[in-house]
Amino acid sequence: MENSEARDSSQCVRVAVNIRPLITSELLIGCTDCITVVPGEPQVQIGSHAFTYDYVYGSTASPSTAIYDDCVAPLVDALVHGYNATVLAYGQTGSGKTYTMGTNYSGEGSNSGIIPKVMDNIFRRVETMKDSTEFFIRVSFIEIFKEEVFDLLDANSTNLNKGESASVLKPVTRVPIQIRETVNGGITLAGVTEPEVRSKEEMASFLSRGSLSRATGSTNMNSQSSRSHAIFTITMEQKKIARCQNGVTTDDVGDDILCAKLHLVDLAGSERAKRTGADGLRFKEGIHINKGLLALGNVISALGDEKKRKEGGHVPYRDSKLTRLLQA
Ligand SMILES: Nc1ncnc2c1ncn2[C@@H]1O[C@H](COP(=O)(O)OP(=O)(O)OP(=O)(O)O)[C@@H](O)[C@H]1O
Repeated sequence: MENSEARDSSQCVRVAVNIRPLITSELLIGCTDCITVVPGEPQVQIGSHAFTYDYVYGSTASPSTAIYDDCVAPLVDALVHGYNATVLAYGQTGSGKTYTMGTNYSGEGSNSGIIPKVMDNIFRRVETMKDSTEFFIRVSFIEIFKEEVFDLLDANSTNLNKGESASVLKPVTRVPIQIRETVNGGITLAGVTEPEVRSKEEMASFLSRGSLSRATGSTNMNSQSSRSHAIFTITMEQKKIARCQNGVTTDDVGDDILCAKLHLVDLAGSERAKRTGADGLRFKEGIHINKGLLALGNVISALGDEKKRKEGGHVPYRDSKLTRLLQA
């Protein structure tokens, strides 16, 4: 979801589908692919229904490795030019959202997943521009769990025991943070940890630290299911540096600061409660997850409707914490 009006409006929302391969546990119980790709088209077929997207990856379509180059690299480019953008991974539990986003990054040289590639790209750009531009880059990593916002980089938050019930193990010391509106209508999170990062390694250390604190639990369809929406936000501020020759400033660069945000969102699974065997606490988590996803769907529909957008139609950002946060 690109928030910039300056870019081509037809590019405002783009949807890509990634079909993951069957994993060992599925092959062992005899699962087979139920989705086919229409050759040469960004179209998939499920039974008698055909669905067309902007891009289709995996299975017999383009390789998944192309997702970053086609869909995300242009947004990193936009970030450097001062445009806000959001990448959302949406799908049912076990469909590969966390894997594709690289949200569970553990360091150790792993470069797979969208977020590690974004980090790599950003710092390569910074390196090439550093003589003419001063950069100030910050990150935050939060999760929305049962309509409450938690700071995954808060040093006081205790790590959860992966694979167990997030609801039971959610540390009582975790205090939700509040969404505030600034005087100029922007959205901020009161007291969120937002460290400055100067290298890819530093940014990666915050990603892996935050991912350890994320609420996960087990469903019938994924033994380690993310039960929250996780948002890793990169804020980039930049200012041109005046060049000097023989003690004389040759450029009039002014005081302008360019500021933009890239939100990288790994959504909680969009599954139906019946299929995941969810009951009790897990079922209640599912209700909150689906409410947030419904609000997100409504916002995307409003943004994707060119006519409404041009007429300044209402975008229902306020219907959930997820959509309120992505408004900024
Ligand atoms: N492209 C892929 N290639 C190989 N394995 C994959 C791929 N995508 C996902 N997987 C595997 O599928 C399983 C489920 O993936 P993942 O945890 O990313 O799903 P998810 O959509 O984030 O689920 P949830 O919503 O429950 O958190 C994992 O074991 C993961 O390693």
